[in-house]
Amino acid sequence: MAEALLTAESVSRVFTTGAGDVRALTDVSMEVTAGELVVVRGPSGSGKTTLLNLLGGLDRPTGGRVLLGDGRELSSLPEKDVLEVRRTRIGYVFQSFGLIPVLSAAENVEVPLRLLEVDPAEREERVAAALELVGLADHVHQRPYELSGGQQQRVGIARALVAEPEVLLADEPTGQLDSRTAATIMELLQELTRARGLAAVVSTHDPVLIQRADSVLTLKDGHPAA
Ligand SMILES: Nc1ncnc2c1ncn2[C@@H]1O[C@H](COP(=O)(O)OP(=O)(O)OP(=O)(O)O)[C@@H](O)[C@H]1O
Repeated sequence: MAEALLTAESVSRVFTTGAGDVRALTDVSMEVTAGELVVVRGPSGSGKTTLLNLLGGLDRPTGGRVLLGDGRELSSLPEKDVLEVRRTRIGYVFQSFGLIPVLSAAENVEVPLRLLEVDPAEREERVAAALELVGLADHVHQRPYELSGGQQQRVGIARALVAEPEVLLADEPTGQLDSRTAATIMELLQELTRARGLAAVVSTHDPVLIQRADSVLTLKDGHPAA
């Protein structure tokens, strides 16, 4: 059987607030292997973002654990190691694209490589390849406001993949797109997952997009549901 690149074992997340405890996620288990696209679905407030944040090392569970492909427990690594994992092994795609408005498409995609201190010649090559991969070779110099929503999300995907992560996490990546553009972005995510052997976890509300999934995790009130 294929090895999981990311595993959640019975993870729970309770937020403590002034108004009392919020059980955002309770006992959720899942895994994702290379080349597999897992869709997490569920209504608003069901815990999708909370789960993706735990899988991506952006937050820590209050119960259970998150394991990396090499067996390390992401959820209990020291913060500096989590940062290293986030920069090198995981690519993130956001609903609102998360692009820096004053930078061109190419400069946005370059940001993760600058953080990794990749030398300029190699950065240029890898940025061009990543933009080509998402079909934006002709738009490298445009700023986000000069691009359509679908093109902006393609830049977001190129940025997520430029450091060649093994895991791709996308939280409602099509949430701000019309249905036709959403379908093409989801198709692109599926193609890239297969072609590059990524372990991908994508959250969505949209039942149409679920057709692209290799497996589906449904959440309801923070619990796994049928
Ligand atoms: N930092 C926080 N503090 C307190 N409660 C939180 C926090 N983050 C999330 N929650 C609560 O946890 C529950 C799950 O939220 P989450 O954002 O994971 O849902 P979601 O399925 O991603 O929703 P949406 O589809 O609207 O983005 C909600 O009840 C939310 O209000």
